[in-house]
Amino acid sequence: MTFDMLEKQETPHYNFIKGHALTVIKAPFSDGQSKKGVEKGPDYLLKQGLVHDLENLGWTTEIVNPLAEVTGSVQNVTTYKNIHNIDSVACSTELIYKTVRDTTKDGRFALTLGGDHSIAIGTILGALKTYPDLGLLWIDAHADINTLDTTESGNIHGCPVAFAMGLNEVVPAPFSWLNSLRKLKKNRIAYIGLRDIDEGEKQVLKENNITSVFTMYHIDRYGMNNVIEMALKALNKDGDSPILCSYDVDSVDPLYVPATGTPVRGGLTLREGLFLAERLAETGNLVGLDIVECNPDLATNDIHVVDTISAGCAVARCALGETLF
Ligand SMILES: NC(=[NH2+])NCCC[C@H](N)C(=O)O
Ligand SMILES: [Mn+2]
Ligand SMILES: [Mn+2]
Repeated sequence: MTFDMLEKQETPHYNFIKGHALTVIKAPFSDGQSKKGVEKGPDYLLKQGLVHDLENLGWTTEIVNPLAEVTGSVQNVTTYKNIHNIDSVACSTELIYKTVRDTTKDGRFALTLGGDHSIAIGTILGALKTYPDLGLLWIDAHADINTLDTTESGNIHGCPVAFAMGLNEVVPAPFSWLNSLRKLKKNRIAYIGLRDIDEGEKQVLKENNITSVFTMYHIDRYGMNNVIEMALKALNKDGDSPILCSYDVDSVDPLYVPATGTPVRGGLTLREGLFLAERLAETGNLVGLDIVECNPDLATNDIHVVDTISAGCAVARCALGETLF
């Protein structure tokens, strides 16, 4: 290999974004699962200097917190089977939906910092409202496609994809805000990094003919680079539709990202996780990114906190145009 065989890494350009502007949407929310601390994610990521780093990459930034008024004030009274916190998840995801919708409608990049992964109900439907042909890239150890009838844990952070696709047979009243909205089509999602899929989820994936599911097996079999290309192709035959990436940090191996609520060993290396983000930036089609499930309270020591938070920040920087060279 000679030097002229290396492709030049261009500074990424964002085709759908006006004026290199982004909104950091804080989503300090933890009711989609049972472990406290994940609501601290946004402040930890910001304390690490994320905004400063993004401004150095040329972004004009603003920070909003759509949950500021409601955090802790919503009473959970609605019941459906084993599902936890229906009212507070419904209320917060509606607020996040509106913020992501308005941010993307303005031509700004939506960088949403969770919180647990239930917040993606809002980010997906918000981005989809602005971009009807949106493709969703779901980076995770988990498929998060349980319906309210298949979930064993009752935690809505395991259900956001089913909500966004309209797969729930019964939609509890607090979620009625999403009834009139366009849902994500079954062929507009690609998964990368999965290694812990519930039996019920396997059924849901099969029944709905969702086939762009790249597990750790596929990454080992074909290599990360090929898997990313296959996933992008699946979402984007002509390479010109907008992409939302919902990035659960538990996709990366707990060796690198230990402070997360549902760690699963045998995951992406940190470099694979960052390479994916770099490649997404290179497509020019990214319109939004969620970074979710950083939970500093689950670290057993300070190094675990730093490892986890700096991995989350690095994913965001790579997706937003940081190149090595
Ligand atoms: N966003 C996540 N970390 N999700 C983990 C989900 C785990 C399990 N499949 C459940 O539904 O409870
Ligand atoms: Mn996960
Ligand atoms: Mn997840």
